Amino acid sequence: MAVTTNSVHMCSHIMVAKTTPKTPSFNFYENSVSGVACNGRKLKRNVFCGVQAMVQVGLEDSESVRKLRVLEGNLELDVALERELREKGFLGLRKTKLVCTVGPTCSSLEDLERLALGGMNVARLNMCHNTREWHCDVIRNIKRLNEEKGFCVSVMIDTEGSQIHVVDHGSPSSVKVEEGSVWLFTARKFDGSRPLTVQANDEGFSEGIKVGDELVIDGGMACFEVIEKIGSDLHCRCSDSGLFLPGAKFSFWRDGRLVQRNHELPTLSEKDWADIEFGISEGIDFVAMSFVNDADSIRNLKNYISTKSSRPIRVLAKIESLESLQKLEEIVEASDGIMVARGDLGVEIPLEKIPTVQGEIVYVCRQLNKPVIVASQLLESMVEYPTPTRAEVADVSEAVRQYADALMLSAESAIGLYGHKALAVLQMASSRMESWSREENQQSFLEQRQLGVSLPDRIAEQICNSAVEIANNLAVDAIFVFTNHGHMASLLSRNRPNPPIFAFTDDESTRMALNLQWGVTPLLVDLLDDVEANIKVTISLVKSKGLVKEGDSVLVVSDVTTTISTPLAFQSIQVKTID
Ligand SMILES: Nc1ncnc2c1ncn2[C@@H]1O[C@H](COP(=O)(O)OP(=O)(O)OP(=O)(O)O)[C@@H](O)[C@H]1O
Ligand SMILES: CC(=O)C(=O)O
Ligand SMILES: [K+]
Ligand SMILES: [Mg+2]
Repeated sequence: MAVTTNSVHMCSHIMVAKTTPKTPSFNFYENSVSGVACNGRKLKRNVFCGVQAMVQVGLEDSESVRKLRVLEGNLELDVALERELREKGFLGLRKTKLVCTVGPTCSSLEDLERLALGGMNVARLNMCHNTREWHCDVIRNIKRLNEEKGFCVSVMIDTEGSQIHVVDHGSPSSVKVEEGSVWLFTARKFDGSRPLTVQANDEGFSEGIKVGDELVIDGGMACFEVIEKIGSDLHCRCSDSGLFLPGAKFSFWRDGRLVQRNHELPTLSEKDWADIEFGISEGIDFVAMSFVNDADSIRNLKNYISTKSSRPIRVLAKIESLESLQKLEEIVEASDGIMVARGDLGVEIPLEKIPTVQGEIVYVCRQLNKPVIVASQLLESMVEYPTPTRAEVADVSEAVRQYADALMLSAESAIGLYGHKALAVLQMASSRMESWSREENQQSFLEQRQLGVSLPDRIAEQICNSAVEIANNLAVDAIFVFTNHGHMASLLSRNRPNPPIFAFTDDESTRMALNLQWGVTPLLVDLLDDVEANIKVTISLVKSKGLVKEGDSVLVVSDVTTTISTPLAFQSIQVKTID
């Protein structure tokens, strides 16, 4: 262990050096602790204190010095965010990300721009609906807004997937089901609507189903008892009256448990593969995979994408079946993120379990460092009305309090008339809950739930955990992170720090992927191999935009690895006061 002091900067360093098997030279783990007492208070102006943890593999050469060049003012910052930053300041920046499903009522360039200005971070296209041409136009409109108007909105396609549901015959939007009425459920095709008859989309829909089983529509819209089975046809008596909506989903229950069936439907149908192909060619950022039941399907898709697309596309697993819940950890581990698809999940698990299951999924995602979206019916009443119910606002706030990375609008934005208002409600409710949580954390600082050291890259994980603790204690204005693939940025986000995280990357797909991570503002810049130069350049760029001013302090974390000729991996933390 070596201890050095640096009188100019008034900071002390603790260094741990060890040799690596790769090279005869040193591996440094350097830690320095500030001598400045500023716990919980703002840093004093002109004080520089540094904590560095650095891993050095190999020898330094002049390459990084040669590459050091002056950058022009090419900082790409989302215009909506820039506006929010000017209005609310660093601490007021919303941390929870917002996903909007794009549908007929918000697909024009003007509507999309309005959503982007309203804080949409990711646009979701549900491939269940509409034509590929329609989706193509939407994607191109979003790319146009990004390129021409300076937004940073990522694109997600959501696969149709295969699930047993009622075939929609274009009949009225809902059909009433009276208690005691007897209905035929069949896979046989018929034209138009027939009274008391329901067509299922798959022949295997009644496989393994017995007389006496309960048939539940859409998680409780109506309930039936199976009274007769002839071939694959089921005769069912309505035991709890209700409604059939178009495309209703059904589930079978026996002795209070879901009857799980290994029907032959693949997770990705031929149409899904074609949609993914289309998405790759249009340069999408995320694929959300519907009805994932195991980690293999995620790994297959990721492998496929890596052979087909030169640009990484993140694969999100939608948790919407009992089976996916039973294999939650392996699915989370295999995926690049998760969507809690509460709509379909509510068909397979009792509704009263949804809040706790949601909490568990969010928790597991955070432990395993994967972004998580809470989706479906957040503000359902706003499909029709310009104001949400109080209960909906409470639901949104609970998801924010659980520290989900993102919230999602479905029909509210896709077919509702008040999509932009619904987005504003998410924006306001999440900002409010975030600041409340921050105050709550401040008061119970020491009791804060600690994240375990559990990830494979323990050095980076430790550095980020410490960095966030320092950032919160020093009440710095912002955290800057230099990152090639977003790893350190996501590890910082995982700690849900008080200050916003500005992630500087030179990789466009990393930038778009980070759009889904709590508290991260991703920025595209040319990164240099020289950490000090990156700090200097980005601070001056951000300063030139008037976003930081003299006396502000930023904590800087870096995981930028230098070129192969100089295999130098720096993972460092520094705190800088703007002068
Ligand atoms: N591109 C679109 N074109 C037409 N209608 C759409 C489109 N996208 C969504 N909708 C409408 O909005 C409603 C809600 O959309 P969403 O895609 O979230 O459905 P969902 O049933 O929650 O998702 P999933 O099918 O993945 O389970 C849909 O029922 C559909 O009526
Ligand atoms: C979003 C989605 O797929 C669901 O809630 O079912
Ligand atoms: K879908
Ligand atoms: Mg679904």
